[in-house]
Amino acid sequence: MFRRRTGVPAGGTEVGRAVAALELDGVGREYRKGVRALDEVTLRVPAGRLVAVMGRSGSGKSTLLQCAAGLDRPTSGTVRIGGQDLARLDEAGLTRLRRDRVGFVFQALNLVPSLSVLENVSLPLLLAGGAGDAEREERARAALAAVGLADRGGDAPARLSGGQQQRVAIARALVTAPAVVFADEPTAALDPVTADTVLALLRSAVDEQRRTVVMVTHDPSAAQWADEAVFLEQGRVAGRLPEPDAAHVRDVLRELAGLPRAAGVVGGRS
Ligand SMILES: Nc1ncnc2c1ncn2[C@@H]1O[C@H](COP(=O)(O)OP(=O)(O)OP(=O)(O)O)[C@@H](O)[C@H]1O
Repeated sequence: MFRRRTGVPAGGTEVGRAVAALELDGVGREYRKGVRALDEVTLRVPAGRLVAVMGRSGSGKSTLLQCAAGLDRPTSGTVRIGGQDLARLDEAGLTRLRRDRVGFVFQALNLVPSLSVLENVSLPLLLAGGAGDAEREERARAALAAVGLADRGGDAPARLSGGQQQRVAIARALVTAPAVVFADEPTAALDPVTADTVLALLRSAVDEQRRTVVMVTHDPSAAQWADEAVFLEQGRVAGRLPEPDAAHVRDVLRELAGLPRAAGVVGGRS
């Protein structure tokens, strides 16, 4: 059972001029002339929110994540993280931004096998520089404790289960206190119970540390942990569902597949 969302209600921080954690404005990505993986995507994610990005295979979810995280450059439109326009950064600046202000949790775990669990978690702090050995270790230990793995710091990642490794990946993504954490199918390889523990960790990072998480998922149960589900279809935002529940999410996905329209989808465009 998923824990009740306690994040800011939809639109709750939209007032005034508060800088959004993530802002996409008319973002397009054309891989080949005339073939748009993303088409005029506009999305504003205030701090302290968990957003699920959903849609059929090929609808543009990964492309959106790559462009939003500064891993790929859009061919049109603007992406801002914490108010910083990514297009104004050169490659070195983008690398710094990804290192210092963005966290990643990917399905392919990307833990470094030759490093211990604790070393994996402290790696982003080492790369960022600035923190001494003792501070790095203290912060990495705190991040590991927050995901319930305080006693596994000395292990090699391979000695942990898939779910435990994903929790290490979450600790590593959060250790630098990033503006936005991008998660690409973070629970795809996990059983439902383990998936829930991983999603609960992302949820508590949002609720308790006011982190912002943008998560791509195919799974309606995973989307239940989000404050909002954003649906893509052919590279466009085809609908948005605040406080998504699994049954309603399934309805919207069916509708996008050409089956009868579900009620309650707001902000859609055809
Ligand atoms: N490097 C690339 N070169 C050319 N076309 C690409 C490239 N990457 C993605 N595409 C195309 O862009 C569109 C969107 O792809 P994307 O991977 O973003 O979809 P997705 O929603 O993440 O799909 P899935 O759920 O299957 O991972 C697809 O039509 C895909 O074929």
